[in-house]
Amino acid sequence: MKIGIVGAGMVGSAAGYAIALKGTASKIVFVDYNAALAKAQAEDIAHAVPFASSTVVMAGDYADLKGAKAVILAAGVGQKPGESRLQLLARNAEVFRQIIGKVLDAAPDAVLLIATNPVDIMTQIATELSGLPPTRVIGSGTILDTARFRHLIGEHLGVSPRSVHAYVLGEHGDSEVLCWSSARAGALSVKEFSAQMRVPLTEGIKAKIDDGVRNAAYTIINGKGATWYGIGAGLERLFRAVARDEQTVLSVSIVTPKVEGVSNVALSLPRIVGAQGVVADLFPELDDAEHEALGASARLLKTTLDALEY
Ligand SMILES: NC(=O)C1=CN([C@@H]2O[C@H](COP(=O)(O)OP(=O)(O)OC[C@H]3O[C@@H](n4cnc5c(N)ncnc54)[C@H](O)[C@@H]3O)[C@@H](O)[C@H]2O)C=CC1
Ligand SMILES: CC(=O)C(=O)O
Repeated sequence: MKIGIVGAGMVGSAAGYAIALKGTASKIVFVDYNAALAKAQAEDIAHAVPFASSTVVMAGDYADLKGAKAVILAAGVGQKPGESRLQLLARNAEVFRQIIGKVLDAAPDAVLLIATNPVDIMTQIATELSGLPPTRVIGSGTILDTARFRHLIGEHLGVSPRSVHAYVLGEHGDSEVLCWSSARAGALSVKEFSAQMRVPLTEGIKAKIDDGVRNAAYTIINGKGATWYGIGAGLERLFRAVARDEQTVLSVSIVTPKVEGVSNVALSLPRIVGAQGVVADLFPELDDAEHEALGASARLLKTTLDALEY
């Protein structure tokens, strides 16, 4: 199964590397307006393939996306130290105006997987520009924040992050909502797990984990200029759910008819993902503060999009 990746920078190449190592696609095609970069990334990743899989990795033009099952959109600018994701909006909206039509001309049946920030609003813009059903235009949303949340809970409780079932919802950004009320480790609530394992989970520790998740991107960008491994693996996970028609629950962003009283807004909820894209939305049980925070996140995203002329 073929995948296209438009934007062969750090995020696009990390996604391609993860897909090639796991052999999730039979072919990866990188497209970038910096054609030399796309070619170099394809060649470098192709040299990893003999150690891991049989994926064919190449660089090409938009026409080479023909037949792709999915196309990852990772083109555009990223945050500089101190910059928020929302501050990228006008520049990256212009990039999507340039590329969405070309992607669809070549691969009209592809599921679009959006990574470019601010990812929720870029997902909404991609949905509008493409005219595709919202279920086929999926933002990586809080897939990465959910992984960060599970990592930090698992690290604190001394359990594998894969045994932690917890979600971050809303914006992939400063207003995101960490859902503590439904967080579980194994089959236990994290509160019960911490009591049985005698590992305190105080409000102070929860606040520290919240800070670690919410501000991870800022910390990493200060240290190395950008983030790419986490989202690269997240995009592979999302593509795998599509490629294998898995019906897997992932926290991803699509334009959603109604969330906490806000209409037609793209943000993350747990959603079932399969070959055609998002199959169903799941509205988790939230406590009052989480409902309020999700509503505030939805309103922020909607207001920001409404203020953009594109
Ligand atoms: N969704 C998520 O969780 C995450 C999203 N990101 C976002 O992903 C995006 C990409 O980040 P990086 O890969 O670090 O940036 P980068 O600068 O390394 O790569 C971006 C690539 O896009 C290409 N590009 C720009 N305009 C283009 C156009 N009109 N047509 C074709 N190619 C074009 C550039 O040539 C460049 O190679 C940023 O918006 C960043 O904020 C980054 C990390 C996590
Ligand atoms: C940059 C970004 O969106 C992240 O690492 O969360």
